[in-house]
Amino acid sequence: MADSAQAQKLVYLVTGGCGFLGEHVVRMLLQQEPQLRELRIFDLHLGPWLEELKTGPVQVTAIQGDVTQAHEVAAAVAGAHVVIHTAGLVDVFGKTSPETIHEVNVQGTRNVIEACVQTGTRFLVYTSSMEVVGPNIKGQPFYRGNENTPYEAVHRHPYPCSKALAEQLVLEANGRKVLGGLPLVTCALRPTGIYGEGHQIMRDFYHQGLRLGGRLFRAIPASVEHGRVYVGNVAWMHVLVARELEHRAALMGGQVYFCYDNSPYKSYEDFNMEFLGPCGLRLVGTRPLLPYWLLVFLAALNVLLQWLLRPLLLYAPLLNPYTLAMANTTFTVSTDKARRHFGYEPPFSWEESRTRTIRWVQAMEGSAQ
Ligand SMILES: NC(=O)c1ccc[n+]([C@@H]2O[C@H](COP(=O)([O-])OP(=O)(O)OC[C@H]3O[C@@H](n4cnc5c(N)ncnc54)[C@H](O)[C@@H]3O)[C@@H](O)[C@H]2O)c1
Ligand SMILES: CC(C)CCC[C@@H](C)[C@H]1CC[C@H]2[C@@H]3[C@H](O)C=C4C[C@@H](O)CC[C@]4(C)[C@H]3CC[C@]12C
Repeated sequence: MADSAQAQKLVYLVTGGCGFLGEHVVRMLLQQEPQLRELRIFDLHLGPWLEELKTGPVQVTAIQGDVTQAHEVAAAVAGAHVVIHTAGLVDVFGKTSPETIHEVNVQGTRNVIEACVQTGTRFLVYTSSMEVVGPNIKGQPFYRGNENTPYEAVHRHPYPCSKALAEQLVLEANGRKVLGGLPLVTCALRPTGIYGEGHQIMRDFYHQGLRLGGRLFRAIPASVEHGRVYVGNVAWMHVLVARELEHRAALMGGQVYFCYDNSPYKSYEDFNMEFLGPCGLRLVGTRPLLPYWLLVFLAALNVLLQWLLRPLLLYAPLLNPYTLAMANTTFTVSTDKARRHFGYEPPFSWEESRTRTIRWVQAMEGSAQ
């Protein structure tokens, strides 16, 4: 982002820095951003692992805060050169209300933008999602598409709706004058389904498999391809974008980029088996064991049960109409826009991403015993 005269001069803020992706971004920044002087980590829940980071050469400042609280965000942003906004409520299982999802993902993002404008921060990188595009409510496939592929992006679920609105706010904010009169430069990264160390849904599938005696039962046809990307590569793309935004503001400002790497195109379940298989789980069936109409029925039943049980407990199974539609719709990206615009190459090969993820699942197994 700056020449060597500016070594160790920069202050970065990572919102959601204690989440699955956020932790990888934080660790990647500390390893790969030599110009970093201070790294602020802003999250609703701070992780104990932050303590170990505080002994290094970069000043690590942990800030417990809520993105929905404008004053807390403004205080954290003041004096930062770059904001990487990963904080968000990722909920497609009905754990939180649509209002809360909107409040965190949309109003939270608005607060981050306004804080940049008011305090003079010029560079904002937003973690969007492939779901801003699709799969859409019609279940139309998006096959190896890129950022310009036409697709009817129509959503009803609160999570993709909130990500789409927030992304729009970020892109529209590009060029706004911040305190001091210089323009804000923003861009949005759209990861597909992220996997890797710390991935909660992978953990859930693993434990479900253990409960079922080491088996998982195929629910989705193997022919449905689902886009996946390794968390380390997503983190690196964030670090690179943050670094390059100043030099390439005219090219990158207001742009969206899918996050991609060389992970293979596979169905959601077959992809998971790349990691769960070597950890002793087996996917039963070459075809879905239950007919699709029955899955649709069970998904609808889960919605009803969730509603009935809500006064007593939170029932939020993996299967619901939305997750079924997502898993059952081909959505894969094939693009080189990030390489062309800012020289992105995924630092982790598929083999390394796979090995790292398997080691993480195996360690989980060890800790469970
Ligand atoms: N996981 C994926 O497959 C995926 C794919 C595409 C995009 N994304 C996006 O990446 C970002 C990170 O997702 P993740 O998978 O790491 O989720 P995560 O839940 O692990 O991390 C989100 C972090 O945000 C924090 N947070 C939530 N509400 C907050 C609030 N009100 N104030 C401050 N912090 C708050 C959480 O505490 C958490 O640490 C999200 O914006 C998500 O939409 C995720
Ligand atoms: C038939 C069921 C048992 C299978 C359920 C799988 C389901 C839980 C999976 C399938 C696809 C997954 C989503 C996809 O990888 C992309 C994203 C985008 C991201 O922004 C948030 C996570 C999310 C929604 C994944 C959630 C889990 C899904 C729906």
